[in-house]
Amino acid sequence: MNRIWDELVAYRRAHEDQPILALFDKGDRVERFGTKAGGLWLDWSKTAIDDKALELLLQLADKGGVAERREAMFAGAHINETEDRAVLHTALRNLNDAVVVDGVDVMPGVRAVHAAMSDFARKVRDGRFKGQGGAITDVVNIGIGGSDLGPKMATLALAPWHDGPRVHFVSNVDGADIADTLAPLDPATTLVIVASKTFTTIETMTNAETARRWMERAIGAAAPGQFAAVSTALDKTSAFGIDADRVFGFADWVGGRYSVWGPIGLSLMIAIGPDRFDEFLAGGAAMDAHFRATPLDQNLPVMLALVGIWHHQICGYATRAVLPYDNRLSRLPAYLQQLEMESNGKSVAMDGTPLERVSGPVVWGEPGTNGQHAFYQLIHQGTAVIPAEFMVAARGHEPDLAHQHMLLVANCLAQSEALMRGRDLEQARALMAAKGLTGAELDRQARHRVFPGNRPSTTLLFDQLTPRMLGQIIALYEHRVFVEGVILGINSFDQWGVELGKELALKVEPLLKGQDTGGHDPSTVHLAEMVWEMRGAD
Ligand SMILES: O=P(O)(O)OC[C@H]1O[C@H](O)[C@H](O)[C@@H](O)[C@@H]1O
Repeated sequence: MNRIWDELVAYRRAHEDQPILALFDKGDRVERFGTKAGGLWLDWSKTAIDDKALELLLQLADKGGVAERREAMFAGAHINETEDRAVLHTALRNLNDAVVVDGVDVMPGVRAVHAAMSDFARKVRDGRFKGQGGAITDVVNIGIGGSDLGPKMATLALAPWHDGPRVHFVSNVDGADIADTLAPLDPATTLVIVASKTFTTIETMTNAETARRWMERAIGAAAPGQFAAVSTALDKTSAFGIDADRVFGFADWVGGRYSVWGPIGLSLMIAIGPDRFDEFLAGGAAMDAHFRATPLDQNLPVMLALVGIWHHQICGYATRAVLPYDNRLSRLPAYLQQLEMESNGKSVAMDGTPLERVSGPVVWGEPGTNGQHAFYQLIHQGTAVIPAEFMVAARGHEPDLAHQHMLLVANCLAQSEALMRGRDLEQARALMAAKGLTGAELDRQARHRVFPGNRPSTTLLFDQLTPRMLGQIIALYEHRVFVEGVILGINSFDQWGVELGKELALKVEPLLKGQDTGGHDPSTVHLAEMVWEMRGAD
């Protein structure tokens, strides 16, 4: 492996000045440096990857054991070694095949929970399940991290199919979140879903208690009847007072950030209905089948991962912008931040030794075209190179507004072209001359209008954002993260780094009440004292 890494780095260094545009001189680049699967087309031709770089990247995937590890994951092996768990979110979206974990077929259990949540979702949607005030008008999902980002992102994305009750999401421990969410709602027609894999997360449990008090004030002892729970910790859900018939469980081999496909997706299922939810699952399953059976060089998640490795580990670009040209994918960057940064933001390899390469990049982004009028300036003319990941659907959902959709697509394609082409000094000078400038002023103004170009991007193009397509896209990104993790030798399925914040918050809380329990640095003690003073007597 080290030889391949070294060769890649040396090759990149030797070809750093090669313009991406020149790579198109070989006529068939567009076909060969693109990958398709299930109605998705990933164009990665606007990157500096050429034949030699591709050959070396594919060797990384091959020698890095991607194919073996992939099979181990699907087969239910304990590939999450630090938690000694299988990794089987894929089992939630392929309800037909048997999946054996530790000698037991887990699928009868998965199917039973899927049937129960579908049944419950139908009853909520058609009014057979009622609140004290009648049919449910509003659903509040209380969860955080993976128990929030997935269903929230997908509910927004699939708004054209949202024909169930209104769905709201509360995640932040900041009381403003739940206060603003509950304020306009009628507790007598609201269903609260407490979504937490562990059922111990402080934000979620605090908000759940707040919601329970809010509902009790309105409907008294009937309040628990309007709560449902989604968790792996069934003992804790019953201690909270939620009836077993409204508790939907899942196993520890579903990671939080991979959990939207199962009961954590209940709020989404209520919004769009079980049939559309099953189409979402079918999309994920189709991407699984592609990922599992397709040779590495034509494999969509593998190629997306290799482009990612090329940009971050080989070229050294620190961040990656995810730029969906789809307003309904506005929460996708946040969703991918958890998926990618919590999975591959690690410093040690699976065996505990320090990583030999940098781990995952910072992932960030906003939908286009909004970002164009904000941060694209830096992507075009800043000194840091930021690989951009564009995505866009050929068709929108508003037939009357097809002309707006065409404008959206045109902007997306234009941005990737402009990033690659840039504008050199001669062109900038010609522009200024056409405006009538001359001499030193022409020179000065022209320099500000130069775009370096040669900035890499990928474009993920698909027909339309349907439930099935969203399922394919999310599974594509999950497997991309997996492949990158395998090549880097990372365990992508634990998240020990999150634990520290949880522990420290508990230790700092007493400081805010004026009790110094010791062990804090002077800055933290001082800030806490100031909070204590500013709060006054309340
Ligand atoms: O679903 P929960 O157990 O409440 O966990 C919610 C989230 O919090 C944790 O801190 C983890 O970092 C996330 O991976 C998880 O999704």
